[in-house]
Amino acid sequence: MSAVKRSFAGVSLASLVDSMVSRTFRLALIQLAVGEDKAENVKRALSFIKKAKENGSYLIALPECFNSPYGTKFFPKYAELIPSGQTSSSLSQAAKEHQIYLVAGSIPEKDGDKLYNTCTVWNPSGELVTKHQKVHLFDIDIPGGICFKESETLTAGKRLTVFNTDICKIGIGICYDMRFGEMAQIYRKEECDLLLYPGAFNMTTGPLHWELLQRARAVENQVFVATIAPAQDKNADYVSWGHSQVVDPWGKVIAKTEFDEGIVYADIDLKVVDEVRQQIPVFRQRRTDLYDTVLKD
Ligand SMILES: NC(=O)CCC(=O)C(=O)O
Repeated sequence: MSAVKRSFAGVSLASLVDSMVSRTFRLALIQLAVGEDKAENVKRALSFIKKAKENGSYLIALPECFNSPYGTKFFPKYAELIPSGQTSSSLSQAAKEHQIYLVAGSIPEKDGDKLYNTCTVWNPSGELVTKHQKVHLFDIDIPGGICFKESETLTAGKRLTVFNTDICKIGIGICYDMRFGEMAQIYRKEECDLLLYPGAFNMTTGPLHWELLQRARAVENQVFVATIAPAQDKNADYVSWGHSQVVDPWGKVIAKTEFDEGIVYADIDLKVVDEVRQQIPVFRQRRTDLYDTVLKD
């Protein structure tokens, strides 16, 4: 079949549409050094947000548990109400002042008599767009490796979380959520272009699984995937694997760091999403007469 090309005054229709609807933006991932001083953690996050904005970022993301050390004994002490707590009000103000979308990693959230591991999302007006309460709690036991039970103090969320910016649709998961491919498939079905996973893998599972899972979710669902981790602190009870990074829909790592604090930038071009979906059309080739992945109420 021959391609139909139209042009106006020598400019192709495709490039006209491209220039009218911006499909590119800069994403910044803040790999933050998190300690036991909550106010200091938030202050550092705010100063990195300012820097990321100065460097042209449109969407800025923080790591899992950015205002508290990651550990079940810390969650009750650091937990706050959302959006009336102090951390929420600082995030709202930062999003408004810098005119950015802010995916604020996660904080321990107090909601009624329960605690959640919760990601808040803020728009350039400083409004809370949505929040994601981690739906898969990190409960694992690897003898000689790591034993961790988030369920000792946390409750699992009950909803998947998708939101729109002016440019793209984004699905949110927190860390262990990334292991559950069905969740990412639902996000693809909801027409997300980008999945964001604030996360803190560890020194046992991180080296083998962190990048592998991220690239798998990207290739399976033909989306950009970004993970945002706390910087590594070898003296902490829980040692983060770090390695915040961005993967494109081909499965290529387009930006990454290792263990230290800093900002990872990626210039996202959503044309890549359209291209790969057109060239390898697996989504419409699924045999939904044989199997399916469905969202339940
Ligand atoms: N914070 C987490 O959910 C950690 C998940 C993790 O390390 C894993 O291996 O999965």
